Amino acid sequence: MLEKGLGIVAVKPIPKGTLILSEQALFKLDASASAEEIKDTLDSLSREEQREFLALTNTFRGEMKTLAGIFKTNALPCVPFKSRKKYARRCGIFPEASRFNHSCSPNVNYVWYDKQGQMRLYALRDIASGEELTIAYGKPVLATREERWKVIEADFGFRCDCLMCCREGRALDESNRRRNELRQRARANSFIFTDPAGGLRMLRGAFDLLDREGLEYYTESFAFDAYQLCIELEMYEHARAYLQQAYDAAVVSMGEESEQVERLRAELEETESWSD
Ligand SMILES: C[S@@+](CC[C@H](N)C(=O)[O-])C[C@H]1O[C@@H](n2cnc3c(N)ncnc32)[C@H](O)[C@@H]1O
Repeated sequence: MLEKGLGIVAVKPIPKGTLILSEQALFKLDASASAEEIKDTLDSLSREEQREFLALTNTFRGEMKTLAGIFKTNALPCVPFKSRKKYARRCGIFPEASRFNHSCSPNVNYVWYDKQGQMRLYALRDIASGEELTIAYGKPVLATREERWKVIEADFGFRCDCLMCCREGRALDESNRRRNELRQRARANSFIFTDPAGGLRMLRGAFDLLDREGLEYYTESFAFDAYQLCIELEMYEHARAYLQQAYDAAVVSMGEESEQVERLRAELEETESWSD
């Protein structure tokens, strides 16, 4: 892990859905905060908190002032799920969560709990002892390795060296093909009014592709799309099953108390009144 600097490694097996970390931000600012704004904020913190911030890594050394470089390297979005307008660019610095490295097949998801003022991290799948714990900066990009490298370099200033990006030859070609397919299938819901049956067909094989690419992060949204397409097709029994799948995936990736799980739970309760 030397090239990536420090990182977090599991010291025991972690079952899928485990809450790994729950942490308050040292501070939160808009993603475009200037070095001066960061300095003013740091001045209002305790010595210990300042030390924690200054101990974090800086990928933009030489390109930016130190404080701005540390902020840009480590800031995580503190935006409630699906309410992206309010505080759309608000970011936080976290002594521990900011130490997680990026992967294009992350085994951990981070979710901002607004009411509690906490960043919570959940295991997306069973994780073995000794495995590195990784998140996706932004969200995993459904694209080939070359395309991902461009996006990650532009947005985060480094060349991704995750296990998925280290694939070569046939393994890389197959991964690129699966991700291209997933990118297309992620558009299935746009066919809801023109060709819902076609949209649903696109999603049927998608869950296997997600598993094979280590992209459990998307299970909830793909299953929710399938649910909506089934409703359009008046396939209510299937709709309910896909909604249950979306709910189960959201519990794993975002936790029981998350706003998204509450939304899906309310929707599931509503399906109970459907007459078959
Ligand atoms: C938020 S920090 C993560 C913790 C950091 N490794 C440390 O030592 O504190 C982000 C930085 O870690 C490195 N990094 C994270 N994920 C990486 C990856 N998949 N490939 C290469 N470098 C990575 C990059 O330098 C990136 O700017």
